[in-house]
Amino acid sequence: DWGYGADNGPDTWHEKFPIANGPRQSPIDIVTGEARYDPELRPLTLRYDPSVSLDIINNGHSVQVTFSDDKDASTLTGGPITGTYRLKQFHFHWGSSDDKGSEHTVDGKLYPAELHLVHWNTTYPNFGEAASKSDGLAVVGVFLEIGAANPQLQKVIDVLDAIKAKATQTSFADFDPTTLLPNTLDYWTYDGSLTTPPLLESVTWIVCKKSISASPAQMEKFRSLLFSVEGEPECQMVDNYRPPQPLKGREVRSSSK
Ligand SMILES: NS(=O)(=O)c1ccc(O)c(NC(=O)NCCCCO)c1
Ligand SMILES: [Zn+2]
Repeated sequence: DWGYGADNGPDTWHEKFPIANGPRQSPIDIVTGEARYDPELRPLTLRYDPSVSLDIINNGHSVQVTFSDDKDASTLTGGPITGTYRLKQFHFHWGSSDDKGSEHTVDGKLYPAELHLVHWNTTYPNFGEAASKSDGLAVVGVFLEIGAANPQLQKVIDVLDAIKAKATQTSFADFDPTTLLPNTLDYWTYDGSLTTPPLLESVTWIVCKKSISASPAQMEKFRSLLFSVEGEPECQMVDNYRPPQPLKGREVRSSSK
């Protein structure tokens, strides 16, 4: 199965998922000087209802908080998208040290981690159907920077001991992902893909310009998770990020000057 190791990592994914070399792959390096300010881009509207947060899972690739998405309870509207997209899950990517870990980079700068809030277009019946459409998904990316401990992030970190190994999960109710967003929602946007197999080219990426903080100790807690299942030799869950992919002529737009 695919992963982030030498034998199953990003450089091998094209063998089973040839779209890995497609025209709109993610992540990318965001060259800020080449992003075009588009005055027609609207502000992001994120309306999240904490009562629909369900559980938190170690799926062997990341730690993921899932939401009940059978109603328009937690939605993304505005920004570069038309219509209403429903929040399905959020997860993180991080490094083995603070000098790497994000998937998107900004003028070549890597951040220690990146949060992805995954939404699907409600013109389609469900996430799976939406994931195969060119306008099916919208993912909001937020960079984590090393700084003060983040009390909201701590709520996620406090349960990581319960989901140390792959394929473990625990309930995670009443969590409001709004608390993980930066206080200003200026963003860059471009057409891209899932950053893990099946690498489907169905994502409108919305990458926030402002980051949120995480302390060194909080980052170490993410690094205590495992790619491996209980009872197997322990394999630390670190460096679960795909490096930037070729832009192939795509435009990156900016919501602010
Ligand atoms: N990183 S991303 O672009 O925001 C992203 C958003 C939503 C996704 O569904 C995936 N990929 C995915 O689910 N792959 C199937 C097996 C994973 C283990 O469950 C990646
Ligand atoms: Zn992701």
